[in-house]
Amino acid sequence: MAKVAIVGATGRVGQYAALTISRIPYVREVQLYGRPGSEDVLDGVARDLIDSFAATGTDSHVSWSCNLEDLKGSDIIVFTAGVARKPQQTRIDLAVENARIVADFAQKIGKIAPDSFIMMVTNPVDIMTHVALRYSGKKPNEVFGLGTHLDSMRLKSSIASFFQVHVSEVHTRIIGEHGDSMVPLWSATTIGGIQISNLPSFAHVPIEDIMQQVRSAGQKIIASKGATVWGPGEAIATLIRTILGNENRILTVSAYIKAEVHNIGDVCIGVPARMNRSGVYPVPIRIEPTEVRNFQNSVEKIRGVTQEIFTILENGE
Ligand SMILES: NC(=O)c1ccc[n+]([C@@H]2O[C@H](COP(=O)([O-])OP(=O)(O)OC[C@H]3O[C@@H](n4cnc5c(N)ncnc54)[C@H](O)[C@@H]3O)[C@@H](O)[C@H]2O)c1
Ligand SMILES: O=C(O)C[C@H](O)C(=O)O
Repeated sequence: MAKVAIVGATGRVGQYAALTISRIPYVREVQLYGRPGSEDVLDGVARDLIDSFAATGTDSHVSWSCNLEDLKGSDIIVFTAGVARKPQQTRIDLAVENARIVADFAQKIGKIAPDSFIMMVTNPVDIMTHVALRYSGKKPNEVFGLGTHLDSMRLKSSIASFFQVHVSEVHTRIIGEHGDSMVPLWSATTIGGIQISNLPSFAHVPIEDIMQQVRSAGQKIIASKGATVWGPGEAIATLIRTILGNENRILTVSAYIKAEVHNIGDVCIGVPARMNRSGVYPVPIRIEPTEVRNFQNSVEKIRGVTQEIFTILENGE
């Protein structure tokens, strides 16, 4: 039975993640961490959460703290702290401000909870995953981010709706940046086990429209209701359940790759990874030439910004 801590637990994603995580059978304790000064809110979040347990039969223990030392003994630390984008901003616009927050916490978490996994949610998530990896001193298989798993979920729903099939019949993946340069893998998309391009109706799929919807999904939701919450909250729980349940599922997360995709690497970015109790392991893959080119572009974009951010952090600018 595991302890899962949430850093940023007073925020919108952090609060909903607390609910979804509390329902995972392998979770013994959900710990809500907030900055000093947020005690009242944390206490309220904990009480509200516990109120839901009688209805769902959940028996996780809920604790809260403003003392980072209390994260000691966590199996997974979910990081949702930082600024969120406004409708006109890109996720990359948040990089400098959030990198400072992530670097500071990661350094401390590396010492306080040396055996925990870090799951990054804060945007731009690929870059923040790399910042957490570097500043925590953890191993690459111990730090991962909610990258294109959420985009893959969105694409899956759109395909299921177009073909009027249950979502469980659709397998698909988006790799690359959790952002504009994301790359859909049509070569890895199946419906009812059939490769999608082998279905005659594939010719009528409005691929560009669908991808435009997926790319802009977060921004549209933020413009209308202020934040994306339930999609990310459920995705977070899926990834945590996969690790704690030692499920060996292959999910698309932001992880450090050396050369697993056509020898492209040295970056944290969305890739298919096997996930189990020992961590996150990117799966070596071969994809279509156009997909390789698009992935390479995405990697170069993320690697470039990551390097700029490391320089800013190192120079203390
Ligand atoms: N990867 C994804 O798919 C995904 C999905 C949704 C949201 N996000 C990202 O998650 C983050 C949180 O989103 P939200 O909507 O919950 O935002 P929010 O504003 O509701 O919550 C932010 C949280 O961060 C804390 N925080 C802010 N600045 C801090 C600091 N300097 N030190 C410590 N804590 C600090 C706040 O107290 C709060 O708990 C954003 O960066 C957002 O872009 C990522
Ligand atoms: O779009 C955002 O800024 C939030 C998140 O990354 C999302 O995709 O829902």
